[in-house]
Amino acid sequence: MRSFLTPLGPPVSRDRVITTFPKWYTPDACLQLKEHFHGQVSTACQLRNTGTIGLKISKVVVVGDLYVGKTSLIHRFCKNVFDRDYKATIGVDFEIERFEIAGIPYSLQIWDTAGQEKFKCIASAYYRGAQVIITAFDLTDVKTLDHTRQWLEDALRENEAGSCFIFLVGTKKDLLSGAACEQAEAEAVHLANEMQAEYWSVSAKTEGP
Ligand SMILES: Nc1nc2c(ncn2[C@@H]2O[C@H](COP(=O)(O)OP(=O)(O)OP(=O)(O)O)[C@@H](O)[C@H]2O)c(=O)[nH]1
Repeated sequence: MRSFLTPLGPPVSRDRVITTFPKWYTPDACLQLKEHFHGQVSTACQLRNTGTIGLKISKVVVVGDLYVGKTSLIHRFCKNVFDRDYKATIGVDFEIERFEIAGIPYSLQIWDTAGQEKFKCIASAYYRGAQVIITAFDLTDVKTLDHTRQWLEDALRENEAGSCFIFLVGTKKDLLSGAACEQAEAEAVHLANEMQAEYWSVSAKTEGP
């Protein structure tokens, strides 16, 4: 992952301080314990004095058809709010979400791109340098799933091969249940395997995945 240094801001909020990991993470998986982790940062973390060292930042771009719920997803994640009114994204927008992981300051720079065709050339100018690509589709609208192939291809074209983590995210899960939901998720999982993406079904309207 690429990173660059920026000054630290105010303390991160409590729910963004991650000190324990799910069981599949072992201490060995913590970057600051690895030899190639920058010596200055390791030392600063041991001293709990990261103020002058800076932050690790990863760029996330969220792409997908108009109206699938990209902005809603980001607003739920960053602000824990949901707005039922549709306001089209004009070009791009972004949020910074700050974390502390095992004592290391870390930020996600999340780029919300417009799904409308007329803004595509503006939005695509921001694909470059992404470490994470989230391709979103509406679980209730199968053609938006078909279009994720093209969105991903466009985003990958601007980035080095193999340099991005890829997620496929089905939105508006609250609007679907039973067999229809299972069918949509099965198709999505199939495509996610093809894309080598991790799949998630989510609702921005209800809290939690
Ligand atoms: N029921 C429900 N509605 C949702 C959900 N997510 C988004 N919506 C609604 O879907 C509409 C479109 O959501 P947006 O987040 O603006 O969609 P977008 O993909 O950012 O759209 P563009 O900016 O045009 O690309 C809005 O009216 C949202 O309220 C969800 O999880 N459940």
